[in-house]
Amino acid sequence: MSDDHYITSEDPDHPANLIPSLCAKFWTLGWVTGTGGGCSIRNDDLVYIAPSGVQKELMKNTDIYVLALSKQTDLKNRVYLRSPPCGRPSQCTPLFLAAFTKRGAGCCIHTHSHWAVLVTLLLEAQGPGKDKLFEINNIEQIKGFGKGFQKQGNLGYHDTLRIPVIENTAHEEDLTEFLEEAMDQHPDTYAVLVRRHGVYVWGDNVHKAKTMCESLDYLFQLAVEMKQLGIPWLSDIPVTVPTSRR
Ligand SMILES: CSCCC(=O)C(=O)COP(=O)(O)O
Ligand SMILES: [Zn+2]
Repeated sequence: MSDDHYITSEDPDHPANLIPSLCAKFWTLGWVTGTGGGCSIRNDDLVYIAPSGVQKELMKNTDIYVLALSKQTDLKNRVYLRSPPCGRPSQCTPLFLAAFTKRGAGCCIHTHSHWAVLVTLLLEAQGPGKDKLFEINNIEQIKGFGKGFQKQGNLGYHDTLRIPVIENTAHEEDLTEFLEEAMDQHPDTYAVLVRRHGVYVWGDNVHKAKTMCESLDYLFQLAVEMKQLGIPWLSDIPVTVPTSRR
């Protein structure tokens, strides 16, 4: 029996349709250019994954891999329920799986956004000890982030958003242990920056992962432009709530 039923649906929100349509949008933002970056969606115990090294904006549902997720799923124990006739699954697969298994995420997005890369370079230029964490506060868009793993609600205007940074490795898969380490050290983070490479962002569902990825990219761009203007990312504006005028 053909395994195409895993990826065949008229529903545009079916993961096998959504991954190609999202990646086509992400390509217009420069997030998945030149085959880099991508996106994976989990639906219960099924994980939908793009192929490796393909133009992500041109993918079709028939290109999508489907992986069965279980407690045993790791690098060596992956059971593919559907594989396209040629190629191999994304090199980002173990990193996507880390977001699904360690954080129960429903979607993980990996971008090669210029703004993400530039932020890691600006942090690197600050020297050792100051290069492992991106921190920003007192910017409205911070409200676009959840408070953290298994916590209700979003960050507030005066909260500080912190995104850990890991060093790049020769092979994408080799990033996995460092991504997992960053998740352990920063249990509430929804994203990890990869120096000179990009960013991984996850969320409970596609909507949350996509909007947090958009908010982050906005903040990364803003941060780069603030730096150019000599404005610090962290400010100590006092927490005063103006009384409403009636
Ligand atoms: C020019 S892309 C290099 C590989 C990479 O960083 C990436 O995100 C894409 O991996 P994939 O295997 O999904 O093509
Ligand atoms: Zn990458």
